[in-house]
Amino acid sequence: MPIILITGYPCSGKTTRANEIVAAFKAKAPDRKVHLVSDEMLEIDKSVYRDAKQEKIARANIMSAIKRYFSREDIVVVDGLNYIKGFRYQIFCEAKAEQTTFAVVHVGTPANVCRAWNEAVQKNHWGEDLFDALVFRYEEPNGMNRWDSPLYTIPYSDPIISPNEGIFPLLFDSIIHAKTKPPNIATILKPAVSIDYIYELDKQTQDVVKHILGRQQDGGAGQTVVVSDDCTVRLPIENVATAQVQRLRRNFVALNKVRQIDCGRIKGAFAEFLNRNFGTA
Ligand SMILES: Nc1ncnc2c1ncn2[C@@H]1O[C@H](COP(=O)(O)OP(=O)(O)OP(=O)(O)O)[C@@H](O)[C@H]1O
Repeated sequence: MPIILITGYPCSGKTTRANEIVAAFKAKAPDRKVHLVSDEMLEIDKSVYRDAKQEKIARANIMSAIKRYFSREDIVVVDGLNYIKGFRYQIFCEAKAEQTTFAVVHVGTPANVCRAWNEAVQKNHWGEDLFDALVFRYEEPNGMNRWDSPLYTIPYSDPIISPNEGIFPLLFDSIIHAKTKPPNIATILKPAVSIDYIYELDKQTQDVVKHILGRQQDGGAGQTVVVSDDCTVRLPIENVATAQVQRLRRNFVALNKVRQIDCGRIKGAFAEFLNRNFGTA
């Protein structure tokens, strides 16, 4: 019973990502059953997180629900805050005991974005005080810990999880191909990768893409786009399709999520990557 543990701040998009992961598994491995375990399904009210005793009971209910799906083949996606290290460790131990695979997916949405999304939720949102308390209590996963590994972080600005692109093929491999660790160390997120870094990676590469697309729109094919001192992109003679530029950006982000580069070098490294892919290096 491979287990995928989703974790993130309140209202960070965990359920949205959990549903995308379930859909991607169904698309890629239609013969496997995928079960979703969530607070909502177990009718765990948000108010339980105000009371340590009630919260403990809720965690026990989540654990029982996971165990209900024990089978060698079925995949269980555990959608919840899962913010306590000890609880993640407990679930990891269950996976170990069952000799099955395990992975943690961290929905890496910064707290201020979660807060804004929470304020926009009409029904069943987190009370402001509880939201702040949970963000404060949140124990961020650390891929160096066995129980948080392999760890995949999904930035909030990532597109819908697709079965064959970005992080999902790596997650799929570590879950389905019974690899307790992905084959290549470069595919595992380093623990030091923070939400801030991923945010920067995303923002700066988006900025470069914006410049490229803007220049192409102005008939700039074949020209050089100078985004900043160290970021010079040489465009091919033919316009590059927007989808292609975005695909390259996603590949670059996926690659550099796992091997952190200096934030001041992101644009330069992205330009080099694009020039190589455009054949204009
Ligand atoms: N990538 C996104 N971009 C914009 N809004 C989003 C995104 N992901 C989620 N949201 C919005 O944030 C709200 C919460 O989403 P979701 O239920 O997936 O989060 P959650 O982390 O599971 O929440 P909770 O902590 O309440 O269980 C929803 O209104 C959803 O539309």
